[in-house]
Amino acid sequence: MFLLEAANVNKWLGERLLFSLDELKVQAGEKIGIVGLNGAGKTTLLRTLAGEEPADEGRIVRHGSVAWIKQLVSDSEMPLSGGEQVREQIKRAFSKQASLLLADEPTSHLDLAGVKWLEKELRSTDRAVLLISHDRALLDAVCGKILEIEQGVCTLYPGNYSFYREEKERRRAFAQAEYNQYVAEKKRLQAAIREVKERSRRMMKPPKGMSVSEARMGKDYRGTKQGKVAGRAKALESRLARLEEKEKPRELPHVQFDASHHHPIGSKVVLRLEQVGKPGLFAPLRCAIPTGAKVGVIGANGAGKSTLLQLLVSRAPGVAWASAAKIGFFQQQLNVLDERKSILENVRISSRYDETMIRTVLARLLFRREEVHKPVSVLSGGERVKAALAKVFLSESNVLVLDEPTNFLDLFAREELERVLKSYPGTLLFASHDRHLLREVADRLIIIEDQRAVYFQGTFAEYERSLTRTVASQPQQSAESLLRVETALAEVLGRLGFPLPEAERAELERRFQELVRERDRLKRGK
Ligand SMILES: Nc1ncnc2c1ncn2[C@@H]1O[C@H](COP(=O)(O)OP(=O)(O)OP(=O)(O)O)[C@@H](O)[C@H]1O
Repeated sequence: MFLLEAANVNKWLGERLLFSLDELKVQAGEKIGIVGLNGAGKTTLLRTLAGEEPADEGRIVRHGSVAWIKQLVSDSEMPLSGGEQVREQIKRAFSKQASLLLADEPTSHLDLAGVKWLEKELRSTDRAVLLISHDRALLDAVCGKILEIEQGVCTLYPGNYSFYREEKERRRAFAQAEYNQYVAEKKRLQAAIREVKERSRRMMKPPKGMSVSEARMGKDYRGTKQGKVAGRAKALESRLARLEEKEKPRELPHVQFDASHHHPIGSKVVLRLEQVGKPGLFAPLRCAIPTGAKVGVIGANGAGKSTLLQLLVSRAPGVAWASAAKIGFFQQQLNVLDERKSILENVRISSRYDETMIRTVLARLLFRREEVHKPVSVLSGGERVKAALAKVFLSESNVLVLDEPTNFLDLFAREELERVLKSYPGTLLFASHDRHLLREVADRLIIIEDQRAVYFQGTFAEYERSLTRTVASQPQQSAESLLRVETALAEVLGRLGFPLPEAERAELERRFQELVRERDRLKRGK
């Protein structure tokens, strides 16, 4: 028996068909990933399947109970970090006696160890799982099927995420080839028709130098010949009319962030910390951060990353910013946004740019025309993040302080944000668990670990290398070190599964070999 059966389900948002699902049957123990761009309708689909929202058309039958891990907007009033709150939610969901587990981006806020733990739980549970995620490695490890929502259409792919990507690319290439062939054939027929018609027209003209009587005599002959040519033109025209029309495969709209509006700071050092710490979390830190630095703040869930950023932004004792520094702060709680106000109003309040400029920036984030008037309260998780980032980027800041900015963003939006932050001309401090972002953007790190905050003047890759070296030099390796290397190994492997530029692939393969050697050494206890 199926735990869930859905047939011909349609959901509308006013004029917009949010999604159309022909059929979905979920068997006991089955794990299905749900993917799509921010705002595609994934959460709404899950809520509709769970019976929390009505479908406009179609049939949904559920057998058995449902447990949820919902998208978390972290609560600053709680004494727990975002990641700790997510862990609590996951534990609660698993403790329920439910045959179907619905999880909506459960890895947001989690550190690597947390993601690994969740992956293990999801793989080993005998419950059926519907999992919305932008985490490719997790989808690959957990799901046997992928349900994609794209431009309102739900398509089920019978394989894991890698299968889905390959199959999708194959279908896209096929559709593109079909379309190219259609365009070429259409052009060929049109050119042939033009040529035949031209020939027919020329035929009726008597050749130059022919007398009127000669021309008259030849008219019958030419007329017959011209009739044949006209017939040929007609045949070509009817072939053109019968040519099966192929639609141009649609390019997916991608977001574009814009963080270039800012006033430079003259001084060499933008931020000095004189013994800034938090009792119970991390010991005082002393450092000077140069203007233009891109500082990644890393550490496990609950280590104190958000707390450190709060201390900096609130100019706590010991924190000295350059006088020209203007800080734009993006927080996990997204409390820069007023829920009741529209996206446009929210951005306009803190920006000195005019409405046209703001609308242009919002349109690049795919909030087009009337959409800018949507109240924040109806936005999807990823859309909220985009709106909050737009607000911060369009304020008059020259220092960005971002707390986990890639949470809830789809893969394309993540890559785009990465590109923009990399080329951001101002100073950037950002807390993140996103290793790709850290590798690409950070040129310095603040590492919070073992109740200490350490300023590391190197890139994330250099930090990772230093870690493996330290690990290798210790004779007695802890289980934690082994876990760290194994996690790094899994992550490298995951990335190697995707198409990569050659240089990056070579670097990853080198790193993979290095990590394998480390792991083996650790296992041997040498
Ligand atoms: N009352 C409403 N009025 C207008 N639009 C709405 C309303 N409620 C939801 N939406 C829109 O429906 C779309 C789908 O939202 P949903 O939360 O299902 O997206 P999602 O695919 O889960 O996105 P994300 O990946 O960002 O979490 C979004 O564009 C959202 O703004």
